[in-house]
Amino acid sequence: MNKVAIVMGSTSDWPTMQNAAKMLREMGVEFEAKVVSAHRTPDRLTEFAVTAAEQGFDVIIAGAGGAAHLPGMIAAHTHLPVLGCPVRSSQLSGMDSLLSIVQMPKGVAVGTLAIGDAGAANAGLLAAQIIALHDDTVRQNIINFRAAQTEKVLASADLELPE
Ligand SMILES: Nc1c(C(=O)O)ncn1[C@@H]1O[C@H](COP(=O)(O)O)[C@@H](O)[C@H]1O
Repeated sequence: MNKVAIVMGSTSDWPTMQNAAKMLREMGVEFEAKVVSAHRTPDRLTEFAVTAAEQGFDVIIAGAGGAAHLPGMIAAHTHLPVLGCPVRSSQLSGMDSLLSIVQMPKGVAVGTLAIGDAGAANAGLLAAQIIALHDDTVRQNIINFRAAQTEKVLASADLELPE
């Protein structure tokens, strides 16, 4: 069974990162979620990232806020694809998180998603799309999800201006 790791710098990131977990569950992808911090638990980060492939993970979703070094440091230790989620910060609304994650040096890649809940949900979707390359059930779940989403938009009523 293919599985995805969701790691985040703090439990305070979980309300955002839950959106990735919910999307993976909807797509039928197994996942594990845990707190790993480059700053506060550097040894745990190294151990997790170095052993992630042998633990059976195929994709890593890493979310952090502020000085968000977590996704890049994980990518430095593994060949697995890393999807970075900038969590909205209290001081700079997540611009700091975004810029910390997105501007990786050439040769070490992090796929950066949008700030906040929608970005985290899309990280889950993108991870599922990677898994779907080799998993027919997940592929069909994604196709069904996208078709239902399109149907819902097409079925929405015309917009009226209130009196
Ligand atoms: N950016 C990082 C890292 C890291 O990059 O390793 N570790 C924790 N943090 C971030 O600090 C913020 C505040 O954390 P607290 O709420 O625990 O004070 C969180 O958004 C977390 O991701």
